Amino acid sequence: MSGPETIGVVGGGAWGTALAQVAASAGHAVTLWAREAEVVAGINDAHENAVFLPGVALSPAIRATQEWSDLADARAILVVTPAQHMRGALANLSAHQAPLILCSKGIEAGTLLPLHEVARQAVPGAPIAVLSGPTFAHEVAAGLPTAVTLAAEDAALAAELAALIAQPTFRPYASTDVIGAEIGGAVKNVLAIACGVVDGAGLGQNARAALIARGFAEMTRFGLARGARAETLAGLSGLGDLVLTCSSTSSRNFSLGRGIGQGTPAASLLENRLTVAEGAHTAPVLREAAAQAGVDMPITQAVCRLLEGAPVAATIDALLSRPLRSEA
Ligand SMILES: NC(=O)C1=CN([C@@H]2O[C@H](COP(=O)(O)OP(=O)(O)OC[C@H]3O[C@@H](n4cnc5c(N)ncnc54)[C@H](O)[C@@H]3O)[C@@H](O)[C@H]2O)C=CC1
Ligand SMILES: O=C(CO)COP(=O)(O)O
Repeated sequence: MSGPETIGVVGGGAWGTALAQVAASAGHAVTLWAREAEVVAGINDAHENAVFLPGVALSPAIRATQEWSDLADARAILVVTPAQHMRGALANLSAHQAPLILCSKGIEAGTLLPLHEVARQAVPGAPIAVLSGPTFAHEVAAGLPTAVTLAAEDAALAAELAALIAQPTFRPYASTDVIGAEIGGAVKNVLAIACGVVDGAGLGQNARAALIARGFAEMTRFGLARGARAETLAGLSGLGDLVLTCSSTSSRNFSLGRGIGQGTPAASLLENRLTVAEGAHTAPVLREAAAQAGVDMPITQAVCRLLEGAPVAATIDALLSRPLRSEA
């Protein structure tokens, strides 16, 4: 199972490109579907994705395409579109039966569905897995040590897919908690925006640590209400990714929050973005999903208000002046 196979990748952003590099390093031929013609040309002609992952020399085993039919013989397909575009992309693969490994982080707007349920509806014949964890694309592409959760309901499939893409510096840990792996990755992006705001507004490192801890409590309440396991939320795809994303300007979500905290209106930071800050899309969806599940998520609500243009100081004051409560 870990011998050479053709691996498909859908999405030629930074993360899809870095994962293509991982699969190529594992000895596989890789077919990467990208939306932008210049990304396809750059990968095939210069072995570089100068648009989304500049400066990384890509393996010649990665072939980019804009033809969906080129994914027909893939042994497994890594799906790495922005979350809100996953259903549209998967409509082009509706008859596929090869396993889909979902690597995006978010919750679908409108339906409030986690992405594995979106994929199940869009590609009914394909087994579904989720790959999530603390993974800045540029570090993975540089071959720096990284560990992820790889979850599928079928434990044997999770183990098989983990073996298919594993590298000494890219260690997937198999799990059967699909919803748990997804919720950590979706929620931490919203909390990373909040941590960026704290940093940008100069509120100090005590405040950031408090936000990470209370944010994790928020993630756990929501996750448990949606059927996640506590140990998954405390693992790589939950707490691990939360800590990474809440502590570095390498995070697009943290940087977005930092800009808001420094006083730049969210709307202007989000206008004409080339790269995706998923937390900005997830926040209002998460607020709605939490309300539906009867879960209190005050940090998520505050991030939503900031994204809607509320003043930073007043939003922080409102968060800090809530009635005192017990920690548990
Ligand atoms: N970059 C990273 O370090 C990591 C990203 N992810 C997740 O991977 C997913 C993809 O993110 P990145 O690869 O970083 O993207 P990116 O920010 O590098 O690139 C933007 C991507 O969005 C696509 N896109 C833009 N408009 C679109 C449209 N209208 N329809 C379909 N696609 C469109 C572009 O083709 C491109 O692939 C996100 O859910 C992100 O949270 C997960 C782990 C790490
Ligand atoms: O998901 C990520 C790291 O695990 C990437 O974080 P950002 O999308 O905030 O850059």
